Amino acid sequence: MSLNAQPAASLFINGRPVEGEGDALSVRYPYTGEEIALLHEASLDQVAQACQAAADAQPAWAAMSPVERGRVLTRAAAIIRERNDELSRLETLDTGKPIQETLVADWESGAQALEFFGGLSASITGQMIPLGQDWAYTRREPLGVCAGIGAWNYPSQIACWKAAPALVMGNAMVFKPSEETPLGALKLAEILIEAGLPAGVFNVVQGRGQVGAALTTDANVDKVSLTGSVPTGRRVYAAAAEGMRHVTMELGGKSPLIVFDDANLENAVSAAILANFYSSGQICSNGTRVFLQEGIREAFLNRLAERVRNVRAGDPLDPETQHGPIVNAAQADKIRAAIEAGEQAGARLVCGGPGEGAFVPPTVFADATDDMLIARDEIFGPVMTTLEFYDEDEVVRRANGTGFGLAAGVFTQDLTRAHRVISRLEAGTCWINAYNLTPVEMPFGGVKLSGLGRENSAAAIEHYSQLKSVYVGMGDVEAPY
Ligand SMILES: NC(=O)c1ccc[n+]([C@@H]2O[C@H](COP(=O)([O-])OP(=O)(O)OC[C@H]3O[C@@H](n4cnc5c(N)ncnc54)[C@H](O)[C@@H]3O)[C@@H](O)[C@H]2O)c1
Repeated sequence: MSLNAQPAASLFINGRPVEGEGDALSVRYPYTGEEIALLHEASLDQVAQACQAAADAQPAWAAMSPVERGRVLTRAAAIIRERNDELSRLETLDTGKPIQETLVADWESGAQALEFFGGLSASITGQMIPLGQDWAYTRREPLGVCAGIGAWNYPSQIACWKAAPALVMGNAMVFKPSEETPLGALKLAEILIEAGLPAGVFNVVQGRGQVGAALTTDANVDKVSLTGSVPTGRRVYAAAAEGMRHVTMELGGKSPLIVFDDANLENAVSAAILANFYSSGQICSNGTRVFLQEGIREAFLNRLAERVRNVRAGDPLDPETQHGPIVNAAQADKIRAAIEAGEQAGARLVCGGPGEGAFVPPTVFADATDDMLIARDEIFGPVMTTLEFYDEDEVVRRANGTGFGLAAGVFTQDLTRAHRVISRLEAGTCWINAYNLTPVEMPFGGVKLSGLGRENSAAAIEHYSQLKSVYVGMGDVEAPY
């Protein structure tokens, strides 16, 4: 079967495909390393053109009624669902993630965001504030042009999660996917046009960090929403600050998953698997520090090792495959270096290891301590670090002992303990007796170094709009002289 995934052109500006005038960008299928498309980055002029197209198109889009804007998004969601098979295959080629994942978790999650915000559109209102004779009201207005910058692990989902709330509020967007996974965003641009979005409202530019940097500081850009690592987040936030631009930062994590002695063992093991090995571990909210209370520790590790042994790794396009390759060789090397550091520091390898080529198997460490690299750094691969604990105060303190604050999970049958512990954890997105579920209805995002702003749910609306207050005088104006 041909793996050719060459798009009509590398960029999408003002409603049509445009070839990039910058450096070449080779797109490879992570499983075989084969080139599936050859794109070109946007030149800096083309970044400016895309932002200008967005600025020109935005006022008319914002002037449409909310229900009309919502309808475009809802139609786009329906088109995505009709083409889910074809889009999911492309997502698998772009990312290397197993087709059994991309069929249910990537474009489908994007469609849900478009559906959710499309439906919400017409019910977003301001406030009326009585002031006696006078009164005031508020209007929720668009920011203008929003820049979206994506990571490579969920490229199409990220594009939809950013585009849906931005567009529904009457903003225009210029989106730059990760240079590793540039294909899905181009499909989204085509689908939005087909669904009735006016030309110029959603544009795609391609490129590496310097294209992202040019986008962040373009004079037409009013907001930057980044999904990426903490170091990139620091740079983008600082660059955006110069123009007082709004930001949403969805950054990395090293999240704790705490399993108390009374937890349901099988469910806790299932959650730890979902929290570490789905998408070959390339998920920002992963619970990679699994704190096991001493009484459940041994049983948990035995059962986990037993279940992980059954994983089916292989060709991501095979529907039976559960574990795919790492996105590229550099990332696989980085993960292997972390595994080696874990072994050298004296942690016990329960299962897995460095693997070969593009594959790193699900890997579990035990007997780790908080100061080890495997317990401190985001590895962004299938590496779970388990740590033993004794009591609640201790585990809360240790779980919070990190600069990150994206997510956290607690497994216990004790209702009051579950809520008490969650309330003390420094994390933006938490789960009790579950992990890594991110429904569109629930706000998603981090605290501390993991970022600011929220995606999904009505909360995202606040991050893609600004409030105008209007005081209405109903009587005579009294001046002192
Ligand atoms: N919190 C979340 O929602 C979430 C989701 C997915 C991934 N992530 C995080 O993303 C990281 C992995 O993704 P990655 O390796 O693609 O991240 P990255 O930080 O290397 O790159 C992210 C994006 O930023 C761009 N970029 C790089 N330098 C830039 C600059 N100076 N100005 C503007 N843009 C720039 C890149 O081209 C890419 O599109 C992990 O840390 C992961 O935790 C977070």
